[in-house]
Amino acid sequence: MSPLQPYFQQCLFSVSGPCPSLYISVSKRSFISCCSSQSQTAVVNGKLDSRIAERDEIRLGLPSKGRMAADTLDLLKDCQLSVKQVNPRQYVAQIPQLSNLGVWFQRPKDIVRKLLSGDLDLGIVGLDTVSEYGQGNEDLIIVHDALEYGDCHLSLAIPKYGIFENINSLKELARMPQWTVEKPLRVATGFTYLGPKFMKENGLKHVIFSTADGALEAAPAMGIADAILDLVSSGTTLRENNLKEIEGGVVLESQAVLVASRKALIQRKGALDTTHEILERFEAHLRAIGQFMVTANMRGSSAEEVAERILSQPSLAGLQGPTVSPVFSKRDGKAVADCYATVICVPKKALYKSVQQLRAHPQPKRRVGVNEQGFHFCSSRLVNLNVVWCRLEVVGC
Ligand SMILES: Nc1ncnc2c1ncn2[C@@H]1O[C@H](COP(=O)(O)OP(=O)(O)OP(=O)(O)O)[C@@H](O)[C@H]1O
Ligand SMILES: O=P(O)(O)OC[C@H]1O[C@H](OP(=O)(O)OP(=O)(O)O)[C@H](O)[C@@H]1O
Ligand SMILES: [Mg+2]
Repeated sequence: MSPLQPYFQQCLFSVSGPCPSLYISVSKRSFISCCSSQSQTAVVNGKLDSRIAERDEIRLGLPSKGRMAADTLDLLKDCQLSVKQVNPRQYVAQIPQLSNLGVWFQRPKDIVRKLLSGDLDLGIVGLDTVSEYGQGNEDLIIVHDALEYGDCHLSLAIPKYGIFENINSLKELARMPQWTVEKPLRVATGFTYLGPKFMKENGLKHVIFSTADGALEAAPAMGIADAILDLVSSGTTLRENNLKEIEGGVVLESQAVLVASRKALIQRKGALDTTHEILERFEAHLRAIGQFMVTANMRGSSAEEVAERILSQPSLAGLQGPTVSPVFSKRDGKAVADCYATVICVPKKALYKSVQQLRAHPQPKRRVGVNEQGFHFCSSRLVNLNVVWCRLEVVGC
């Protein structure tokens, strides 16, 4: 029996009558079959049965090119997961820190398709791509839904001019008398799954979609479409083509996500642990972005007294910490703690204010014999698991 046989049976079963030259699309598996009474040919994207492919390697799919590619490598690098790619045209690579993982560079939509077919176990792509090509398949699990790059939204846009001049919402668009069975609203999009689904969910009945690979914003001016459904980030392309977004017209907010095959996580040895490790590194890095550690050497009679002074400051009290540890110096031949290193964690936007507040902090009366010391500040951006210190400013010390 040919390995394709189960699929042919499934396809033939699902249509009635003879099929002299028949195309059947099983969309979730991106499977196209063409058969005739004389010959059988098939184009199959991925595996042919539901068992998980036998291999020791866990496979991570990364965008091979396009706007997600460089940012994805940057994120991994920031998480100390450096992808060793010999040259940009080589589609397989390794991450030395994850010995059982192989990296495969693929186009974003193919990453999703290959997750579904079992040829990849993990992938990083935009949520829009997962939603469009995953089509709600329950095998896809979003492991991390906000990797904080690739931000954009999928949105319906219409011309600013002509019959649309006073149309500013999806409801108004739906109510326009122009759209009938004979003359539906024509929408150009690359999102042929999400587009019709969105229109149906929003009660727009008379809609027809056309598709193209790019430069969709030209379609209304060319007379090919009335509206477009495409990704928007800066909004420049819409503006430059005299198009506008409308209220209620956003289909999806998107950014880069880490997505996994549920089957692989459950069945493939080591997949769950590796995913966990990647996830933890991402989390550590993303949480640390924008967080600064501020160290101030402060005078005080004890660590508790210094901590109480810091915590008594309302705007510092909400911050994490402080960690207070004694700083020793030699006095009369003895090691004496005469100031305390105080560490607090502050969000980037509060950094300047926090440093100002620490500087303005009332100092206890200096004791005789104590060195003349003021504050000593450092600030560090918490870069993932490693803390890289950089000195912000030094006052005194
Ligand atoms: N302004 C934008 N336009 C398109 N994609 C964007 C934008 N901003 C962020 N993105 C993200 O980048 C992804 C597109 O990347 P890229 O262009 O490499 O994809 P692609 O699948 O190779 O596209 P194509 O097949 O059209 O060449 C989108 O899926 C989306 O998640
Ligand atoms: O809101 P903006 O920042 O202007 O970005 C949106 C545009 O970017 C993408 O196109 P892309 O640059 O990939 O070109 P294409 O349409 O030819 O694929 C997208 O399809 C929009 O056209
Ligand atoms: Mg475009």
